Amino acid sequence: MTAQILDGKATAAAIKSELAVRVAALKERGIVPGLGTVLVGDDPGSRWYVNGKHKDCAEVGIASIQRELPATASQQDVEDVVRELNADPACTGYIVQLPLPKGLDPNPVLELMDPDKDADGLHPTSLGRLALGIEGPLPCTPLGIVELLRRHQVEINGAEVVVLGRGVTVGRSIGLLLTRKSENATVTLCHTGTRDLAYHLRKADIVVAAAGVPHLVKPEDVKPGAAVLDVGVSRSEGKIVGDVHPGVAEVAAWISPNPGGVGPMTRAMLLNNIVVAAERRADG
Ligand SMILES: Nc1nc2c(c(=O)[nH]1)N[C@@H](CN(C=O)c1ccc(C(=O)N[C@@H](CCC(=O)O)C(=O)O)cc1)CN2
Repeated sequence: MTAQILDGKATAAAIKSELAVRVAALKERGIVPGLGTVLVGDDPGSRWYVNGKHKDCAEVGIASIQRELPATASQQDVEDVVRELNADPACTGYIVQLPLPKGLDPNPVLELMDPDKDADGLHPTSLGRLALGIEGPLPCTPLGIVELLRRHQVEINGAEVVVLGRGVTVGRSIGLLLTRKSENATVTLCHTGTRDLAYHLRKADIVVAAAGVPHLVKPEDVKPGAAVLDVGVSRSEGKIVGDVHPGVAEVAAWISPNPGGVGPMTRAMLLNNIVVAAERRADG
């Protein structure tokens, strides 16, 4: 039997409709939520993602603040824009699109952000809050994955989850999210130093593949009935190639398409973080 689809596109559309109602309610109280983005350089993928974020904002009624810098921008230039957005009252929250061009260090930039305006949940304070179980903005892709599973009634409680990849936007933080009492999963983080990847994959009820290695997850390594989320983005002849081999759809019970799975959920969760921040501020 072929796996059922974890439809990120449709789920994100439903979430956006829900958020539009909450944005309208905020506006009735005189509050217009605003998302800022900082795009440095001319990577076409990053530009596409940032444009998508502003298109989403327009759809739900969130105001857009766009800041762009050339690939030649210095660390100081980027940090100046961050200071400007920290001080801008129209900006409820903002993101710095990652990765930054070579030669720029993202960590001091993230650290300089006002944690109360961290729309991505990637500020050290936000990640620290997540580790400590204190409320705060959550990283968009991990949150999107949890929401995608929940909305398709895939059991997370007690599940063995195997995550591939230790990048900060997904791999590093998703374990913190999934091992909270409310999610209650057991998480194994695999990476390039993992000796026997197949051993770990074979016992996973849920696989989150975010390694950026085309077709790393093979059908023979997936437990029948597992839920497999493909977060990897590699490109070949202009097309996305995910981390999950297409044959996995014949073994898994659930699979997220790529494109159309986790990506749209990442975008929806960014809007969610902005709306939550605006509501929190409005309620004091
Ligand atoms: N500051 C951040 N930088 C990056 C993040 C992030 O969460 N915060 N995540 C990724 C990029 N990303 C959002 O920024 C992102 C990736 C993919 C998608 C998406 O909708 N993808 C489409 C396919 C698009 C295509 O054809 O290329 C899909 O999956 O359907 C949205 C956002 C790294 N940087």
